[in-house]
Amino acid sequence: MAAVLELTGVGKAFGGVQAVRDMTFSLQEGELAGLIGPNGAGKTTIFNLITGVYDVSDGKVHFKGEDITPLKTYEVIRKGIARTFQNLRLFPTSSVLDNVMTACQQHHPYGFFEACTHLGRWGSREKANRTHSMELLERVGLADRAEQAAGTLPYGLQRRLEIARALSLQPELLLLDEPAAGMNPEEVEQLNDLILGIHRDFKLTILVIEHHMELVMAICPHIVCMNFGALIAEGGPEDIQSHPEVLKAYLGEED
Ligand SMILES: Nc1ncnc2c1ncn2[C@@H]1O[C@H](COP(=O)(O)OP(=O)(O)OP(=O)(O)O)[C@@H](O)[C@H]1O
Repeated sequence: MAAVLELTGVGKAFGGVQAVRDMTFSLQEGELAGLIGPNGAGKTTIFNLITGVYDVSDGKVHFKGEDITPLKTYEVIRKGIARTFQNLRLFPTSSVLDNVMTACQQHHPYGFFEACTHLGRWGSREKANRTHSMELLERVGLADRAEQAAGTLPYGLQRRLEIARALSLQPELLLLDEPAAGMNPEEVEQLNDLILGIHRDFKLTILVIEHHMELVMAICPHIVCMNFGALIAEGGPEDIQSHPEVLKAYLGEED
């Protein structure tokens, strides 16, 4: 199997704060992996480094064998990497459908003239975008909410909408940043099923940051654990749950 994502010695300093240091790990094609660690461990920074939101201070990021370290965010998206955000980034007053269609349009743009005049590629692309967006809403269980303003959806459904938006970019690698944040146990269980279903149906590689350990342990055969910016353990759920460094990171120093 080929490595889809490969981080080699990746580091990031913000002034005097070394947020990430010497992170090396890789994901094979089709993996569903978890990235865990206590608050402030550097998990979201890893996503921001992969997606070009932050410049990498040290090391390299490769995607499907290509060095994407210097790429800007829009270039990384075009390569086939999409993400969701810990703090939702929806357009709250736009409809659920428009939120997905806007992301689709960014990926398959038509010119300004075509958009103003509704000529050229506009009509066919708009129709295809609408159909594709509705299919994605169906897939995440939001088709019946398509016309509702995104900001009026319950929190758990807004997180599902973010996933639909990321999928509309037709990624090969999907990065999910705390998709279960703010969800109740029943919603977390439904999210488990959704992530597993998406992983299977879209043949994606997925890396998920999550504080809900039961979610990560239930769905991720490969888990990367970090603390204070560095990798402290990597392996399957059983290895991670019993790893002394992981226990120390989560439970503190007491014996
Ligand atoms: N833009 C920034 N400027 C300065 N420091 C930053 C910046 N982004 C992150 N940091 C610092 O980097 C460290 C890692 O933060 P990060 O958000 O990546 O952690 P995290 O593991 O995602 O935490 P959480 O689980 O609480 O979301 C923290 O000390 C944070 O304060």
